[in-house]
Amino acid sequence: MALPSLSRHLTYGTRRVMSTAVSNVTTRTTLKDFSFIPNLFSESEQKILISSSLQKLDSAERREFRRRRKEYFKQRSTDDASSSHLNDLFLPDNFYSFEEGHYDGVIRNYREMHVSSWPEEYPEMPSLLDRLKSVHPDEPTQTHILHLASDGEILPHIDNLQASGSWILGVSLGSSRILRIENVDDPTDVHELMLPSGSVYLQRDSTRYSYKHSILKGGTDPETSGQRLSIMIRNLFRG
Ligand SMILES: O=C(O)CCC(=O)C(=O)O
Ligand SMILES: [Fe+2]
Repeated sequence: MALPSLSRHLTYGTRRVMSTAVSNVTTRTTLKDFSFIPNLFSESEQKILISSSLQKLDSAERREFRRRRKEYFKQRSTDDASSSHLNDLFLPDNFYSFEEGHYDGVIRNYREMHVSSWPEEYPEMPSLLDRLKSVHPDEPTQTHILHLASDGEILPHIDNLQASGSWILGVSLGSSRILRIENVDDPTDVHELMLPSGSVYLQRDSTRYSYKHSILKGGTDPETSGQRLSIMIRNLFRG
């Protein structure tokens, strides 16, 4: 697998506009306690992950939104995941009830939920998720899905220390976004990584506790301007 050998360490002084642009961000990083696999899932596998995550989120929404989506699919007459482009699995933003702000103000324009079971319509899900076990330590986990609107973003933060354990795994799906990781004690120690659909990252120990992470707003090009889903898996807090 050929990977660009660039590695960027940006300083605050040279910080660019905070949004995702494909051309100038690496897909590789030298960050310690951090792993990145740019293509763990094939396109057909990504479609299954997206469809089943959307179904999960959709089922928790108000009937009004479910009815609107049904009408849309009828008109489009194609809700067949296997024949559509990845991004066609997402409806336009106004068909989802995205929330504007998180209680702690970190996430903008998103839907999210905790997941303990997946829809039976996608029997492949358990084996796809099993693949993640080769990336993270073998420990009990909790899973959560997060759907960002086209203009959604996640501001710099450290995940709540008591809500989960020492590592955080993220599967990125849909539109590409930049993950930005910045050392809380050294503003020159900043890493930016493009997260394409089907990629997986793991932040653990020093990166989980001593760096803030954020997901930048999308750009204007087709690769980065759409909606993004992430499946987040964390180990449990052990006190
Ligand atoms: O979507 C992501 O990759 C990161 C999500 C995140 O930072 C969070 O849920 O705390
Ligand atoms: Fe986070």
